[in-house]
Amino acid sequence: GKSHEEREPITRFKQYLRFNTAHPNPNYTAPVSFLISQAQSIGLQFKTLEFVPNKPILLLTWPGSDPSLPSILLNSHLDSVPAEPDKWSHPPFSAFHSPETGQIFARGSQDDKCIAIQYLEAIRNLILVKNFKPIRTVHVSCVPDEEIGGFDGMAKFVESNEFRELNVGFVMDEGQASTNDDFRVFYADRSPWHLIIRAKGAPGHGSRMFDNGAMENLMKSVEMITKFRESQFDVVKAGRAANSEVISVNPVYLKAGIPSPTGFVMNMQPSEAKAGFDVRLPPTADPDLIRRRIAEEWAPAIRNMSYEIIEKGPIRDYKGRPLMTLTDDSNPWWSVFKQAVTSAGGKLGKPEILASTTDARYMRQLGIPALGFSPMANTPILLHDHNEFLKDTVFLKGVEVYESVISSLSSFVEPSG
Ligand SMILES: CSCC[C@H](NC(C)=O)C(=O)O
Ligand SMILES: [Zn+2]
Ligand SMILES: [Zn+2]
Repeated sequence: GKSHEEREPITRFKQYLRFNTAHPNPNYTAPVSFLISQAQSIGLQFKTLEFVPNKPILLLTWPGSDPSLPSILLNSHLDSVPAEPDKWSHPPFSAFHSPETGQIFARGSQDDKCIAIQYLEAIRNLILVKNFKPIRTVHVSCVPDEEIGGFDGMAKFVESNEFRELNVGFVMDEGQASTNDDFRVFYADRSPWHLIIRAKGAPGHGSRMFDNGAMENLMKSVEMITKFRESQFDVVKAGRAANSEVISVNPVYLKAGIPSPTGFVMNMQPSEAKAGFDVRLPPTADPDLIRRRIAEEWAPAIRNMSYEIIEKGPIRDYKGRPLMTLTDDSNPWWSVFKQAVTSAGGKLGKPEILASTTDARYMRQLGIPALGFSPMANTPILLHDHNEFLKDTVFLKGVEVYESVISSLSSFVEPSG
């Protein structure tokens, strides 16, 4: 009977979760076709853009009554990180739905296929049930490759004429689950750097004692970097800053030694050694200060060291300002967003900086305000983890929240004067 049938939004969410969009070979074709069929059933306009072959960007459009006003963009990414099926209790692309708990297990259920379908379900209800007419145009973008930095996805999109023509005034992008009643909201990402430091030094017999060996030089630097890392982490441990508000410098590889068939030659001190670090700068950090520290302390030429900093994305917007969206009354979009969440019965926690990155940084780079938000309250944070799941009731509540958010944002007209 009817009472045993699941809600259609849940069916569509599960259908979307079943596309294997995991790296390194994400299937983009099938989910894009699926989303287009969804858009058609609601009556949205659609087009795909391909700036890099086989990396489509899907753009859906719901025209507003005043197309001269800046539009709203609701973004999500199509791709997922890989999953190790052996370590999951259900296959990661099966979207197993527990009848007892309502949990829907799938890679992407939190990160971030939930929001793509929630945007569409909210728009569906606004159009088909509430007969709502937006004043501002609402766009929905589904982009490839966010999980590998977005370089062939959102980074290309924001540079295009097609993007400029959208005249985007405000962006919603992904956030993260909250373990309590409050929804989390993110106003900035940290900017990632890859830092590689190299040491050279005199080689010699493994038994000799001498100064300025490559290993000694590298290890001195590693010690200094470790001290800096601890000083930042101490601030976090003392409760004076969140993890994402300090500079993190984490060692990710060490490479040295003379290879031999059985491992490494043990009686040779190598003439070269290097180490790689994942560095993350919060928007308030001064990149020039940390550059100077690297040049003078972490990899000084006087200790036979050199370094390479690879900036993996922007750190300032086109006017040289830190990449962050204001979350106070000076930003009218913030007030409208906050009010809309409240009127849907939701509560926002204190706005946060995200420890990692999302594609929102590329839109903030253009000076467009962007908030990271995935309405998942009372949910364990399982992005990139085994057994990622979202509860059906949490998903459906999120649809309601977006109905409120999308209707408020799209009917917001700045007071003239
Ligand atoms: C180095 S470019 C950024 C890529 C990646 N994004 C995510 C979502 O994990 C990161 O934050 O490391
Ligand atoms: Zn994500
Ligand atoms: Zn992710």
